[in-house]
Amino acid sequence: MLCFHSRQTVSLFTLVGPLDQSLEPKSFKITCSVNQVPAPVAVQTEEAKNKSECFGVFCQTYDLKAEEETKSWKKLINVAVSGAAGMISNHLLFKLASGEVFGPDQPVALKLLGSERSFQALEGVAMELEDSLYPLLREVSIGINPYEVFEDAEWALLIGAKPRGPGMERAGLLDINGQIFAEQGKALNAVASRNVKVIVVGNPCNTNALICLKNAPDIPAKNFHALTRLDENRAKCQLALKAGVFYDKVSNMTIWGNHSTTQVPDFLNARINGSPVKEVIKDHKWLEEEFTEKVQKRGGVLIQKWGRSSAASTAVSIADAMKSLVTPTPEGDWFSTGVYTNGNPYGIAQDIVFSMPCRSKGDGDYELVKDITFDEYLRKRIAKSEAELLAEKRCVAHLTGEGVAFCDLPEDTMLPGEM
Ligand SMILES: NC(=O)C1=CN([C@@H]2O[C@H](COP(=O)(O)OP(=O)(O)OC[C@H]3O[C@@H](n4cnc5c(N)ncnc54)[C@H](OP(=O)(O)O)[C@@H]3O)[C@@H](O)[C@H]2O)C=CC1
Ligand SMILES: O=C([O-])CC(=O)C(=O)O
Repeated sequence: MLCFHSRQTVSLFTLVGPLDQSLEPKSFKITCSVNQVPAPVAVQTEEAKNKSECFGVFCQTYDLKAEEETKSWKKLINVAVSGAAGMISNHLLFKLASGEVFGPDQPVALKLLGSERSFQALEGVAMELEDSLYPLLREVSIGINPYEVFEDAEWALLIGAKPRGPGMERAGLLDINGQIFAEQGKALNAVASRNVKVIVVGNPCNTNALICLKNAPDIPAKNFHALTRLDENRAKCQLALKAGVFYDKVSNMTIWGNHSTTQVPDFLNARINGSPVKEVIKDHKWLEEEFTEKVQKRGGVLIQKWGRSSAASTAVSIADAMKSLVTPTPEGDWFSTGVYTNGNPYGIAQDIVFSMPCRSKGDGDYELVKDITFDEYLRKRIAKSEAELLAEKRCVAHLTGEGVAFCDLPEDTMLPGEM
Protein backbone atom coordinates (compact mmCIF):
# COMPACT_ATOMS: atom_id res chain seq x y z
CA MET A 1 0.00 0.00 0.00
CA LEU A 2 1.38 3.36 -0.97
CA CYS A 3 1.03 6.61 0.80
CA PHE A 4 1.67 10.15 -0.42
CA HIS A 5 2.20 13.33 1.44
CA SER A 6 2.93 16.91 0.59
CA ARG A 7 6.50 16.49 -0.58
CA GLN A 8 5.32 13.81 -2.99
CA THR A 9 7.44 11.16 -1.35
CA VAL A 10 6.18 7.63 -1.54
CA SER A 11 6.17 5.55 1.59
CA LEU A 12 5.58 1.91 2.36
CA PHE A 13 3.81 0.97 5.56
CA THR A 14 6.73 -0.76 7.04
CA LEU A 15 8.88 0.37 9.86
CA VAL A 16 11.97 -1.48 10.90
CA GLY A 17 13.67 -0.70 14.19
CA PRO A 18 17.40 -0.33 13.83
CA LEU A 19 18.29 1.77 16.86
CA ASP A 20 19.71 -1.20 18.68
CA GLN A 21 21.58 -3.07 16.00
CA SER A 22 21.35 -6.25 18.04
CA LEU A 23 17.58 -6.33 17.67
CA GLU A 24 15.87 -8.26 14.95
CA PRO A 25 14.14 -6.02 12.41
CA LYS A 26 10.57 -5.52 13.48
CA SER A 27 7.62 -4.39 11.41
CA PHE A 28 4.91 -2.10 12.61
CA LYS A 29 1.57 -1.81 10.92
CA ILE A 30 0.28 1.69 10.53
CA THR A 31 -3.11 2.58 9.11
CA CYS A 32 -3.13 5.19 6.41
CA SER A 33 -6.51 6.48 5.46
CA VAL A 34 -9.03 9.02 6.63
CA ASN A 35 -11.35 6.10 7.38
CA GLN A 36 -8.61 4.32 9.31
CA VAL A 37 -8.76 1.21 7.14
CA PRO A 38 -6.16 -1.16 8.57
CA ALA A 39 -3.12 -1.51 6.39
CA PRO A 40 -2.64 -4.86 4.72
CA VAL A 41 0.31 -6.99 5.72
CA ALA A 42 3.34 -4.75 5.48
CA VAL A 43 5.70 -5.22 2.58
CA GLN A 44 9.31 -4.99 3.57
CA THR A 45 11.76 -3.67 1.03
CA GLU A 46 15.33 -2.47 1.38
CA GLU A 47 14.12 1.08 0.79
CA ALA A 48 11.52 0.83 3.51
CA LYS A 49 13.93 -0.43 6.13
CA ASN A 50 14.67 2.06 8.88
CA LYS A 51 12.18 4.55 7.46
CA SER A 52 10.28 6.93 9.60
CA GLU A 53 6.75 6.91 8.27
CA CYS A 54 3.91 9.35 7.87
CA PHE A 55 1.11 8.61 10.30
CA GLY A 56 -2.60 8.10 9.63
CA VAL A 57 -4.40 11.17 8.31
CA PHE A 58 -1.04 12.84 7.74
CA CYS A 59 -0.44 10.38 4.91
CA GLN A 60 -3.22 11.97 2.86
CA THR A 61 -2.21 13.60 -0.37
CA TYR A 62 -2.60 17.34 -0.30
CA ASP A 63 -1.28 20.22 -2.24
CA LEU A 64 -0.61 23.28 -0.14
CA LYS A 65 -0.46 25.53 -3.19
CA ALA A 66 -3.87 24.45 -4.44
CA GLU A 67 -5.63 25.19 -1.18
CA GLU A 68 -7.19 28.63 -1.15
CA GLU A 69 -6.82 29.22 2.58
CA THR A 70 -3.14 28.36 2.59
CA LYS A 71 -2.00 30.76 -0.12
CA SER A 72 -0.41 33.16 2.36
CA TRP A 73 1.30 30.39 4.30
CA LYS A 74 5.05 30.10 4.56
CA LYS A 75 7.01 27.06 3.41
CA LEU A 76 6.52 23.98 5.60
CA ILE A 77 8.97 23.82 8.51
CA ASN A 78 10.43 20.49 9.69
CA VAL A 79 10.63 20.04 13.44
CA ALA A 80 12.17 16.85 14.86
CA VAL A 81 11.49 15.89 18.47
CA SER A 82 13.20 13.09 20.40
CA GLY A 83 11.65 11.52 23.51
CA ALA A 84 8.42 12.30 21.69
CA ALA A 85 6.40 9.83 23.75
CA GLY A 86 7.61 11.35 27.03
CA MET A 87 5.94 13.75 29.45
CA ILE A 88 7.46 17.01 28.20
CA SER A 89 6.72 16.23 24.58
CA ASN A 90 3.14 15.42 25.47
CA HIS A 91 2.69 19.13 26.20
CA LEU A 92 5.13 20.56 23.69
CA LEU A 93 3.91 18.86 20.51
CA PHE A 94 0.47 20.41 20.84
CA LYS A 95 1.95 23.86 21.26
CA LEU A 96 4.05 23.41 18.13
CA ALA A 97 1.06 22.12 16.17
CA SER A 98 -1.23 24.94 17.27
CA GLY A 99 0.90 27.68 15.74
CA GLU A 100 1.81 29.15 19.12
CA VAL A 101 5.54 29.02 18.42
CA PHE A 102 5.95 29.80 14.72
CA GLY A 103 2.81 31.82 14.13
CA PRO A 104 -0.53 31.39 12.32
CA ASP A 105 0.97 31.36 8.81
CA GLN A 106 3.58 28.68 9.38
CA PRO A 107 2.62 25.09 8.51
CA VAL A 108 4.52 22.52 10.52
CA ALA A 109 5.81 18.98 9.95
CA LEU A 110 6.50 17.05 13.15
CA LYS A 111 9.02 14.24 12.97
CA LEU A 112 8.81 12.18 16.12
CA LEU A 113 11.67 10.03 17.38
CA GLY A 114 10.97 7.18 19.77
CA SER A 115 12.43 3.77 20.40
CA GLU A 116 11.43 0.11 20.33
CA ARG A 117 10.27 0.55 23.91
CA SER A 118 8.10 3.58 23.20
CA PHE A 119 6.83 2.91 19.69
CA GLN A 120 3.25 2.09 20.65
CA ALA A 121 3.09 5.18 22.85
CA LEU A 122 4.40 7.17 19.92
CA GLU A 123 1.51 5.90 17.80
CA GLY A 124 -0.80 7.06 20.59
CA VAL A 125 0.76 10.54 20.50
CA ALA A 126 0.33 10.69 16.73
CA MET A 127 -3.32 9.62 17.08
CA GLU A 128 -3.95 12.45 19.53
CA LEU A 129 -2.34 14.87 17.11
CA GLU A 130 -4.65 13.56 14.36
CA ASP A 131 -7.70 13.99 16.54
CA SER A 132 -6.77 17.58 17.37
CA LEU A 133 -7.45 18.72 13.77
CA TYR A 134 -4.78 21.42 13.80
CA PRO A 135 -4.95 23.20 10.41
CA LEU A 136 -1.24 24.08 10.49
CA LEU A 137 -0.07 20.55 11.25
CA ARG A 138 0.49 19.12 7.77
CA GLU A 139 2.75 16.16 8.43
CA VAL A 140 3.48 13.81 11.28
CA SER A 141 5.93 10.99 10.92
CA ILE A 142 7.16 8.59 13.55
CA GLY A 143 10.28 6.48 13.67
CA ILE A 144 13.04 5.06 15.78
CA ASN A 145 16.05 5.76 13.60
CA PRO A 146 17.52 9.26 14.10
CA TYR A 147 19.11 9.12 10.64
CA GLU A 148 15.58 8.94 9.18
CA VAL A 149 13.71 11.14 11.61
CA PHE A 150 16.23 14.00 11.50
CA GLU A 151 16.28 14.21 7.70
CA ASP A 152 16.00 17.88 6.64
CA ALA A 153 15.15 18.91 10.21
CA GLU A 154 15.26 22.68 10.65
CA TRP A 155 14.70 22.37 14.38
CA ALA A 156 15.72 19.43 16.55
CA LEU A 157 14.31 19.35 20.07
CA LEU A 158 16.28 16.69 21.88
CA ILE A 159 14.23 15.74 24.90
CA GLY A 160 14.63 11.96 25.24
CA ALA A 161 17.13 10.85 27.87
CA LYS A 162 17.36 8.22 30.53
CA PRO A 163 16.28 9.49 33.93
CA ARG A 164 18.77 9.05 36.75
CA GLY A 165 17.68 6.01 38.75
CA PRO A 166 18.33 5.14 42.40
CA GLY A 167 21.96 4.32 43.08
CA MET A 168 23.11 5.55 39.66
CA GLU A 169 26.28 7.64 39.76
CA ARG A 170 26.17 10.94 37.95
CA ALA A 171 29.18 9.82 35.92
CA GLY A 172 27.06 6.83 34.80
CA LEU A 173 24.23 9.14 33.75
CA LEU A 174 26.67 11.34 31.82
CA ASP A 175 27.96 8.29 30.00
CA ILE A 176 24.59 6.66 29.16
CA ASN A 177 22.92 9.86 28.05
CA GLY A 178 26.10 11.12 26.44
CA GLN A 179 26.02 8.14 24.12
CA ILE A 180 22.48 9.01 23.06
CA PHE A 181 23.55 12.57 22.25
CA ALA A 182 26.72 11.48 20.47
CA GLU A 183 24.65 9.28 18.18
CA GLN A 184 22.06 11.99 17.62
CA GLY A 185 24.79 14.53 16.88
CA LYS A 186 26.17 12.22 14.21
CA ALA A 187 22.71 11.73 12.74
CA LEU A 188 22.05 15.49 12.65
CA ASN A 189 25.41 16.01 11.01
CA ALA A 190 24.55 13.46 8.34
CA VAL A 191 20.97 14.37 7.43
CA ALA A 192 19.61 17.54 9.06
CA SER A 193 19.40 20.97 7.44
CA ARG A 194 22.84 22.64 7.54
CA ASN A 195 21.26 25.43 9.55
CA VAL A 196 19.30 23.25 11.98
CA LYS A 197 18.71 24.79 15.40
CA VAL A 198 19.15 22.24 18.16
CA ILE A 199 17.73 22.59 21.67
CA VAL A 200 18.96 19.95 24.10
CA VAL A 201 16.58 19.36 27.01
CA GLY A 202 17.52 15.83 28.17
CA ASN A 203 19.75 16.04 31.24
CA PRO A 204 22.50 16.81 31.96
CA CYS A 205 21.58 19.17 29.13
CA ASN A 206 24.68 21.43 28.95
CA THR A 207 27.12 18.57 28.59
CA ASN A 208 24.74 16.60 26.36
CA ALA A 209 24.61 19.68 24.09
CA LEU A 210 28.42 19.81 24.05
CA ILE A 211 28.62 16.12 23.11
CA CYS A 212 26.01 16.63 20.43
CA LEU A 213 27.76 19.59 18.79
CA LYS A 214 31.15 17.86 18.90
CA ASN A 215 29.63 14.98 16.97
CA ALA A 216 28.14 17.32 14.38
CA PRO A 217 31.18 19.18 13.00
CA ASP A 218 29.39 20.28 9.81
CA ILE A 219 26.72 22.20 11.72
CA PRO A 220 27.73 25.53 13.31
CA ALA A 221 28.40 25.04 17.04
CA LYS A 222 26.47 28.25 17.58
CA ASN A 223 23.26 26.47 16.57
CA PHE A 224 23.25 24.22 19.65
CA HIS A 225 21.43 25.24 22.81
CA ALA A 226 20.95 23.70 26.24
CA LEU A 227 17.60 24.60 27.75
CA THR A 228 17.95 26.98 30.70
CA ARG A 229 14.82 28.94 29.92
CA LEU A 230 12.85 27.08 32.57
CA ASP A 231 15.36 28.35 35.13
CA GLU A 232 14.95 31.90 33.79
CA ASN A 233 11.18 31.64 34.07
CA ARG A 234 11.45 30.24 37.61
CA ALA A 235 13.76 33.10 38.62
CA LYS A 236 11.39 35.74 37.20
CA CYS A 237 8.53 34.21 39.11
CA GLN A 238 10.40 34.29 42.44
CA LEU A 239 11.50 37.91 41.98
CA ALA A 240 7.96 38.96 41.06
CA LEU A 241 6.60 37.22 44.16
CA LYS A 242 9.10 38.94 46.45
CA ALA A 243 8.59 42.38 44.89
CA GLY A 244 4.80 42.02 44.85
CA VAL A 245 4.53 42.64 41.10
CA PHE A 246 3.26 40.55 38.22
CA TYR A 247 6.02 38.59 36.50
CA ASP A 248 5.86 40.57 33.26
CA LYS A 249 7.50 43.41 35.18
CA VAL A 250 10.72 41.37 35.59
CA SER A 251 13.20 41.64 32.71
CA ASN A 252 16.89 41.16 31.85
CA MET A 253 17.01 37.89 33.74
CA THR A 254 20.17 35.90 33.13
CA ILE A 255 20.81 32.37 34.25
CA TRP A 256 24.55 31.76 34.14
CA GLY A 257 26.12 28.35 33.79
CA ASN A 258 24.96 24.80 34.15
CA HIS A 259 21.36 23.57 34.36
CA SER A 260 22.19 22.18 37.79
CA THR A 261 22.24 23.36 41.36
CA THR A 262 25.32 25.48 40.60
CA GLN A 263 23.37 27.67 38.15
CA VAL A 264 23.50 31.39 38.92
CA PRO A 265 20.29 33.43 38.68
CA ASP A 266 21.71 36.93 38.17
CA PHE A 267 19.90 39.49 40.35
CA LEU A 268 22.66 42.06 39.76
CA ASN A 269 21.68 42.74 36.14
CA ALA A 270 17.98 41.80 36.29
CA ARG A 271 15.36 44.54 36.45
CA ILE A 272 11.93 45.02 37.96
CA ASN A 273 9.77 47.70 36.35
CA GLY A 274 12.97 48.85 34.60
CA SER A 275 14.92 49.40 37.87
CA PRO A 276 17.79 47.23 39.15
CA VAL A 277 16.44 44.41 41.32
CA LYS A 278 18.65 45.44 44.25
CA GLU A 279 16.96 48.86 44.32
CA VAL A 280 13.50 47.27 44.43
CA ILE A 281 14.25 44.34 46.73
CA LYS A 282 16.32 45.75 49.59
CA ASP A 283 16.71 42.40 51.33
CA HIS A 284 20.02 41.50 49.69
CA LYS A 285 20.58 38.56 52.03
CA TRP A 286 17.37 37.03 50.63
CA LEU A 287 18.63 37.57 47.09
CA GLU A 288 21.99 35.97 47.74
CA GLU A 289 20.75 33.04 49.75
CA GLU A 290 17.04 32.17 49.57
CA PHE A 291 16.30 33.40 46.06
CA THR A 292 19.35 31.78 44.53
CA GLU A 293 18.73 28.44 46.23
CA LYS A 294 15.00 28.52 45.46
CA VAL A 295 15.71 28.78 41.75
CA GLN A 296 18.52 26.22 41.84
CA LYS A 297 16.36 23.66 43.64
CA ARG A 298 12.91 24.44 42.26
CA GLY A 299 12.94 21.30 40.11
CA GLY A 300 13.56 19.09 43.14
CA VAL A 301 10.79 20.68 45.20
CA LEU A 302 8.41 20.13 42.31
CA ILE A 303 9.40 16.47 42.03
CA GLN A 304 8.64 16.05 45.75
CA LYS A 305 5.13 17.46 45.21
CA TRP A 306 4.30 15.89 41.84
CA GLY A 307 6.28 12.67 42.00
CA ARG A 308 7.75 13.45 38.59
CA SER A 309 9.80 16.25 37.08
CA SER A 310 8.40 19.45 35.58
CA ALA A 311 6.80 18.65 32.25
CA ALA A 312 4.21 21.32 31.38
CA SER A 313 6.37 24.25 32.50
CA THR A 314 9.37 22.73 30.73
CA ALA A 315 7.34 22.51 27.51
CA VAL A 316 6.28 26.15 27.96
CA SER A 317 9.92 27.12 28.42
CA ILE A 318 10.99 25.24 25.27
CA ALA A 319 8.31 27.14 23.36
CA ASP A 320 9.58 30.38 24.96
CA ALA A 321 13.17 29.54 23.98
CA MET A 322 12.12 28.93 20.37
CA LYS A 323 9.97 32.07 20.22
CA SER A 324 12.94 34.07 21.53
CA LEU A 325 14.95 32.95 18.51
CA VAL A 326 12.24 33.52 15.89
CA THR A 327 11.01 36.91 17.12
CA PRO A 328 13.13 40.01 17.72
CA THR A 329 14.09 40.49 21.38
CA PRO A 330 12.32 43.53 22.87
CA GLU A 331 14.59 46.60 22.98
CA GLY A 332 16.89 46.56 26.01
CA ASP A 333 15.88 43.08 27.18
CA TRP A 334 17.52 39.68 26.74
CA PHE A 335 16.93 35.97 27.39
CA SER A 336 19.03 33.10 28.71
CA THR A 337 20.11 30.03 26.83
CA GLY A 338 22.96 27.57 27.18
CA VAL A 339 25.31 28.15 24.24
CA TYR A 340 28.83 27.36 23.12
CA THR A 341 31.32 29.59 24.93
CA ASN A 342 33.94 30.12 22.22
CA GLY A 343 34.45 33.85 21.73
CA ASN A 344 32.34 34.90 24.75
CA PRO A 345 33.16 38.38 26.13
CA TYR A 346 32.79 37.39 29.82
CA GLY A 347 36.03 35.46 30.34
CA ILE A 348 34.20 32.15 30.71
CA ALA A 349 36.25 29.09 29.72
CA GLN A 350 36.15 28.22 26.01
CA ASP A 351 34.67 25.03 24.62
CA ILE A 352 31.80 24.33 27.02
CA VAL A 353 28.05 24.99 26.81
CA PHE A 354 27.16 27.68 29.34
CA SER A 355 23.97 29.63 29.93
CA MET A 356 24.50 33.31 29.09
CA PRO A 357 22.42 36.39 28.17
CA CYS A 358 21.46 36.59 24.48
CA ARG A 359 19.50 38.75 22.09
CA SER A 360 18.04 37.78 18.72
CA LYS A 361 16.92 39.65 15.63
CA GLY A 362 14.29 36.94 15.18
CA ASP A 363 16.16 35.10 12.42
CA GLY A 364 16.91 32.00 14.52
CA ASP A 365 20.35 33.32 15.38
CA TYR A 366 21.49 35.23 18.50
CA GLU A 367 24.27 37.41 19.83
CA LEU A 368 25.68 37.57 23.35
CA VAL A 369 24.79 40.69 25.34
CA LYS A 370 27.83 42.88 25.97
CA ASP A 371 26.77 45.45 28.56
CA ILE A 372 26.76 43.23 31.65
CA THR A 373 27.93 44.21 35.15
CA PHE A 374 29.83 41.77 37.37
CA ASP A 375 30.66 41.91 41.05
CA GLU A 376 32.68 39.55 43.22
CA TYR A 377 29.65 37.52 44.30
CA LEU A 378 28.55 36.95 40.71
CA ARG A 379 32.07 36.11 39.49
CA LYS A 380 32.58 33.59 42.30
CA ARG A 381 29.27 31.84 41.64
CA ILE A 382 29.86 31.74 37.89
CA ALA A 383 33.31 30.24 38.47
CA LYS A 384 31.74 27.39 40.48
CA SER A 385 29.33 26.48 37.70
CA GLU A 386 32.15 26.80 35.16
CA ALA A 387 34.34 24.40 37.20
CA GLU A 388 31.46 21.92 37.33
CA LEU A 389 31.00 22.01 33.56
CA LEU A 390 34.72 21.61 32.95
CA ALA A 391 34.66 18.53 35.19
CA GLU A 392 31.63 17.16 33.30
CA LYS A 393 33.52 17.74 30.07
CA ARG A 394 36.53 15.73 31.30
CA CYS A 395 34.09 12.98 32.20
CA VAL A 396 32.81 12.64 28.62
CA ALA A 397 36.09 13.12 26.74
CA HIS A 398 35.55 9.69 25.14
CA LEU A 399 32.32 11.01 23.59
CA THR A 400 33.64 14.34 22.33
CA GLY A 401 36.68 12.91 20.57
CA GLU A 402 39.06 14.39 23.13
CA GLY A 403 40.72 11.27 24.45
CA VAL A 404 40.30 9.27 27.61
CA ALA A 405 37.64 10.32 30.08
CA PHE A 406 38.61 11.24 33.62
CA CYS A 407 35.79 11.78 36.08
CA ASP A 408 36.48 14.08 39.04
CA LEU A 409 33.03 15.62 39.45
CA PRO A 410 32.53 17.93 42.44
CA GLU A 411 30.73 16.18 45.33
CA ASP A 412 27.71 18.48 45.20
CA THR A 413 27.12 18.18 41.45
CA MET A 414 23.36 17.77 41.12
CA LEU A 415 20.58 18.24 38.62
CA PRO A 416 17.88 20.71 39.67
CA GLY A 417 15.60 17.73 40.23
CA GLU A 418 17.94 16.07 42.71
CA MET A 419 17.85 16.93 46.41
N1 LIG B 1 16.59 21.28 30.78
C1 LIG B 1 15.52 21.38 31.53
O1 LIG B 1 15.11 22.46 31.94
C2 LIG B 1 14.75 20.16 31.92
C3 LIG B 1 15.15 18.92 31.49
N2 LIG B 1 14.44 17.81 31.82
C4 LIG B 1 14.93 16.55 31.29
O2 LIG B 1 14.18 16.22 30.13
C5 LIG B 1 14.25 14.82 29.90
C6 LIG B 1 12.88 14.27 29.54
O3 LIG B 1 11.96 14.49 30.56
P1 LIG B 1 10.48 13.85 30.48
O4 LIG B 1 9.88 14.07 29.15
O5 LIG B 1 9.74 14.33 31.69
O6 LIG B 1 10.84 12.34 30.67
P2 LIG B 1 10.03 11.02 30.30
O7 LIG B 1 10.61 9.97 31.18
O8 LIG B 1 8.58 11.25 30.32
O9 LIG B 1 10.46 10.78 28.80
C7 LIG B 1 11.77 10.67 28.49
C8 LIG B 1 11.94 9.89 27.23
O10 LIG B 1 13.32 9.61 27.15
C9 LIG B 1 13.49 8.49 26.36
N3 LIG B 1 14.68 7.71 26.67
C10 LIG B 1 15.80 7.78 25.93
N4 LIG B 1 16.72 6.92 26.40
C11 LIG B 1 16.18 6.30 27.44
C12 LIG B 1 16.65 5.29 28.32
N5 LIG B 1 17.89 4.78 28.21
N6 LIG B 1 15.82 4.87 29.30
C13 LIG B 1 14.59 5.39 29.44
N7 LIG B 1 14.09 6.35 28.62
C14 LIG B 1 14.88 6.79 27.64
C15 LIG B 1 12.21 7.70 26.44
O11 LIG B 1 11.72 7.65 25.13
P3 LIG B 1 12.17 6.58 24.08
O12 LIG B 1 11.93 5.24 24.68
O13 LIG B 1 11.26 6.91 22.97
O14 LIG B 1 13.61 6.84 23.76
C16 LIG B 1 11.26 8.56 27.25
O15 LIG B 1 10.00 8.66 26.64
C17 LIG B 1 14.88 14.24 31.16
O16 LIG B 1 16.25 14.03 30.91
C18 LIG B 1 14.73 15.36 32.19
O17 LIG B 1 15.71 15.27 33.20
C19 LIG B 1 13.30 17.88 32.56
C20 LIG B 1 12.85 19.09 33.03
C21 LIG B 1 13.57 20.31 32.77
O1 LIG C 1 16.24 17.00 37.14
C1 LIG C 1 15.25 16.93 36.38
O2 LIG C 1 15.00 15.98 35.63
C2 LIG C 1 14.29 18.07 36.33
C3 LIG C 1 14.90 19.33 35.89
O3 LIG C 1 15.88 19.39 35.18
C4 LIG C 1 14.26 20.55 36.32
O4 LIG C 1 13.16 20.50 36.89
O5 LIG C 1 14.83 21.62 36.13
